[in-house]
Amino acid sequence: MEIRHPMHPGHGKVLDTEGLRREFLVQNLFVPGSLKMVYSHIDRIVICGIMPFNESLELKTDRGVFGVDYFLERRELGVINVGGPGTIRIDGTDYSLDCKDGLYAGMGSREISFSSRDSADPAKFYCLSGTAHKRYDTQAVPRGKARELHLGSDENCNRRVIRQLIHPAVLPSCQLVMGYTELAKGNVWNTMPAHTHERRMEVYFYFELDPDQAVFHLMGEPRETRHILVRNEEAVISPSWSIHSGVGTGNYTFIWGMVGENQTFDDMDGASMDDMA
Ligand SMILES: O=C[C@H](O)[C@@H](O)CC(=O)C(=O)O
Ligand SMILES: [Zn+2]
Repeated sequence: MEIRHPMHPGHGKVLDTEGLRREFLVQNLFVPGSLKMVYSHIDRIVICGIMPFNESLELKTDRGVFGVDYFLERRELGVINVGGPGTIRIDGTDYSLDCKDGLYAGMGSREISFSSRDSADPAKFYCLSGTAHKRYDTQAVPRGKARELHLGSDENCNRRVIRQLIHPAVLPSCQLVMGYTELAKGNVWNTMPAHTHERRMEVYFYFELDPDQAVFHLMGEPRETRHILVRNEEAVISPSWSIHSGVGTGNYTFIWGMVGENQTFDDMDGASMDDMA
């Protein structure tokens, strides 16, 4: 498991390309037959990429790091499948997830394993986990159950649909709010006008991006913007002081997920063009 540390915004200003990528970019999440885990000390979020191949993969804890007997002893988990059809077995119950279906697993779930239905088209489970204080019911969140928001316009190249899968309007969770944003064909901008939210951190995971294309993900304090060039199936960690926005050289989809003080999706601190530099 890889561990990432928080950063003061003053330090963020002086990093070069390599430094920004080392601290904030998460690559190689999906390796056939592997479970990859990145533990960020920003709000203790865990980012996980699970790509089962011929055998199922179990989500285990690392006792030396987390100090508990099983991974969800004091945590909750959100999953969105970005690959072929797959199954998640939680304490003996199977949940089937097609591409872009989700699942919420509550605190106290003990045995969690992931498998692909067909190794010729393996599942890719993208997961976020935050700390939890209470058990809420484990449930599948098929794509159709998500709450939809329509934002942007073709004129501004940012017409997109936000699908909230783990959100208080859909199901209860302790901290985690998670879903994905699909850009309409020919649209390339996400989350512009940009925002921060002092009270929550956020992680973006880009997918459905052609391998020949890239997203210039924008980060930094609103008056100190930087970019990270992101390829398909890579994630960027966003501290609460950082904007998180991007423009692609082609169409893409991205999973966003937040943890922090509250679950009020709309209470962003907007950064207008006049606020940015
Ligand atoms: O705080 C909310 C998050 O940044 C995203 O949900 C925004 C987003 O998906 C978008 O504007 O496309
Ligand atoms: Zn945000």
